[in-house]
Amino acid sequence: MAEAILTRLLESQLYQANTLLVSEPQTSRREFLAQTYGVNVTDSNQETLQATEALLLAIKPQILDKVISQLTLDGVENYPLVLSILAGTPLSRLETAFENFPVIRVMPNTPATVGVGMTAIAAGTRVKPSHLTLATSLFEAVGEVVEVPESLMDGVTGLSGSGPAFVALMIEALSDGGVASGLPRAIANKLAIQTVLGTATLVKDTGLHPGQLKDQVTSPGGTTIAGVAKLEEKGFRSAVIEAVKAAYRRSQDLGK
Ligand SMILES: NC(=O)C1=CN([C@@H]2O[C@H](COP(=O)(O)OP(=O)(O)OC[C@H]3O[C@@H](n4cnc5c(N)ncnc54)[C@H](OP(=O)(O)O)[C@@H]3O)[C@@H](O)[C@H]2O)C=CC1
Ligand SMILES: O=C(O)[C@@H]1CCC=N1
Repeated sequence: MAEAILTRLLESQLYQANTLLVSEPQTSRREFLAQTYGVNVTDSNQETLQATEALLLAIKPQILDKVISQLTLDGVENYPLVLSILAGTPLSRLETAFENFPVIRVMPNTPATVGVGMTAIAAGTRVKPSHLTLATSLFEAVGEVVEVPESLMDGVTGLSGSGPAFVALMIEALSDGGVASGLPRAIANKLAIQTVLGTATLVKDTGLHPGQLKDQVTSPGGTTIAGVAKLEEKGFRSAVIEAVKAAYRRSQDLGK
């Protein structure tokens, strides 16, 4: 996820590569990042505390305690904005760990890689308007940004954070259905991708309720209603709702 954000920040020219420092434990990955993007690299998380503007925390939530225990906050003079993309991890825990640092909890998603991400941000108690402006401009470089109260962040994680995986399954299943109906795989993939992309664009650009769009596609006694009836029989909508709720609950659990 951090690499996706990094590539877009560079492409959008929001930051020059030589002004960025990436902390990465693996030598081969460090070399790759330095050679590919021209960024500065280090194997010391401690060095990142010297950031002048912002510090993006993009480790797994499960190793947060270990990483924090290895940091020494004594002697830090400048307090850059900490942007945490860790699923589930509450602001209170981050603010305790990063004493005196302003902290914003962020939930981006992988479409950020191609500039069409959806990011939600929730401000901590030490955050000033200038920090929010910075976080917004940073994540607007990778897509759209919405500010929410922290209480909504686990729900955001279940929907837009994890959602790309659910939509990818939908695309794969659509393609499989096409292949089962006799289409060559390459054509089925192309049709499935463009149908999902086109439908999302149509809903977004027209402001149509998704149900209204569904009604427009379903001719009486036609093909679409036959498919919709099968989706209902198989519990499609219920399965998607339960998937988002399961991801939401998992995000809550990660925060405990
Ligand atoms: N994937 C997604 O769609 C999203 C992920 N997130 C959040 O982003 C975070 C990262 O997830 P994701 O990118 O999927 O996972 P990755 O495993 O790809 O990224 C974790 C990164 O942390 C590095 N790392 C491991 N140990 C340390 C350490 N001790 N110090 C510094 N860096 C370390 C890893 O390096 P190495 O590879 O060398 O081990 C790797 O680059 C998670 O908190 C997740 O909740 C948020 C939104 C969406
Ligand atoms: O699966 C995860 O835990 C991360 C958070 C949101 C998307 N991926």
